[in-house]
Amino acid sequence: MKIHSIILRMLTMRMKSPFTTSFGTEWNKQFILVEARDEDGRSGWGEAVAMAEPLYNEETVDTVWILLKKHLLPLLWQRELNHPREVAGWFTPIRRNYMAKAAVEGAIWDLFAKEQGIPLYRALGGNKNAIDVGISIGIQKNQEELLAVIEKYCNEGYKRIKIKIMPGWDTEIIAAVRCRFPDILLMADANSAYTLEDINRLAALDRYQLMMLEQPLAHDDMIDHAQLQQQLRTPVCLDESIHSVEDARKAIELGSCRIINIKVGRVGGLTEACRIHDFCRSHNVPVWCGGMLESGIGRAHNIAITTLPGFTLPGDTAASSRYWEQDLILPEVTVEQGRVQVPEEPGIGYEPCRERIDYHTLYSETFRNGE
Ligand SMILES: O=C(O)CCC(=O)C1=CC=C[C@@H](O)[C@@H]1C(=O)O
Ligand SMILES: [Mg+2]
Repeated sequence: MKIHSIILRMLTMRMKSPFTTSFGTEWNKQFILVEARDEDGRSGWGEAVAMAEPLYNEETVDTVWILLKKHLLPLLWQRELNHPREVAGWFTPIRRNYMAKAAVEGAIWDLFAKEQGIPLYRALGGNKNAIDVGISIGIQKNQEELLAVIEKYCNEGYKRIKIKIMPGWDTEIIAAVRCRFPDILLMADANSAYTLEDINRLAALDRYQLMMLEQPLAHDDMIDHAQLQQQLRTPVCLDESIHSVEDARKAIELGSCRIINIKVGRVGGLTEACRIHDFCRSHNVPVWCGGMLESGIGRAHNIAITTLPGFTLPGDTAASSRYWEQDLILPEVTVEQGRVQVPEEPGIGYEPCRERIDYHTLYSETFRNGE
C-alpha cells in the first residue's frame, strides 16, 4: 500500500435533536474526517469521534487535529505499509490519543479494503451480512417524553433500548419504563455518574431485569467496578474504562465486568477492536459496538466491526435518520426490523457524498508524503 496524501477536514453538523448524558449535551456536533488517498486516486475514509469538549475522555477535536498533523501522520511517511494492521504498532510510541489514532487507521483500513476489492467487514474477518442494532436515548425532559421516545423506537423495531441514568434520574425512571415495557431488552448507561457509596441504590436495580448496567463508576476504574459487580446480579458493562486488549484482560481477570462495549475510536482503531473482540470471545465475554453519535463514515466502520462473531449483543449503531437531516454517505444507514444490512461493496460500502462533506467542512488541510 502506498499512501499518496491525507486530507483532514473539520466539520460541524447539527443533530436532529440534542443528546444529553450525565456529563453534558451534544447538539451542534463538531468532528474530524480523515481521507487517505493512494497513488491511483482511491480514497479511504475515517472519522474521529472526539467531541469539541473533553467530557467523555481527554481528547477533543483540537487535540485530534494537532496529534494527527504533528505526531501521527509523519509516522506514516517513514516506511512501506504492507497491511493496515501495522499502523497501530507504528503509533505505539505516541501515548493514548486513541481517537486520533483510530481516525487515520480507519481511513487506511477502508483504503486497503478498496484496493483489495473487498468489503471492509470481510477484511476484518466478519461473518454476518446483517447485524442487530439497538438505540441509545439521551436524558429526556421528563418521564412521559422518555416513554414516548421508547415507544417510537420500539415501533421502529430496534432490538434493544439503552437509556441514560444518573442520581435523581434512575430507579423511578427505570421502574416506569419497565412498567410500560415489561418485555423489552433494556439497559442503562450511567457514564460514571455513581460511586461505591451508591452501591445499594445500584443493587436495587436488579429487580428490573436490565441487560446490563454500563459504566456506573469512574471512567478510569476497574477495582470499584469489581466490588460493585460482586453485589449485583445485573452484568456490569465497561465502556470508558477499556482502551486496549490489556485493559479488557485486567477487567475480566478482576471481575470488573461481564460485558464490554467496544468503541473503535475509544480503543485506538479497528485492529485493537479486533484484538479485544478475540480476547473477549476466548473468555466467553460478550461484546457489542457502542456509538459516539457518528456521521455515516464512522457508522459504516461500526457496522463492519459488528459483523465479527463475538458481537452477540445489539449495539448503538442506529439509522442515519436518527441523528441527521442528511447524512454524509449514500445510501444512508437504514434499520429494518432492528437490523442493518451490511453492504458488500468494497471498503466501508457506503459512498461519501463530497458535496455534503464540503458543505459541512469548516476548514481542511492536505498532507503529502515527504512534505
Ligand atoms: O447513538 C450513539 O451513537 C450512542 C450515544 C451514546 O450513548 C453515547 C455517545 C457518546 C458518549 C456517551 O455519552 C454515550 C456512551 O457512553 O455510549
Ligand atoms: Mg457508554
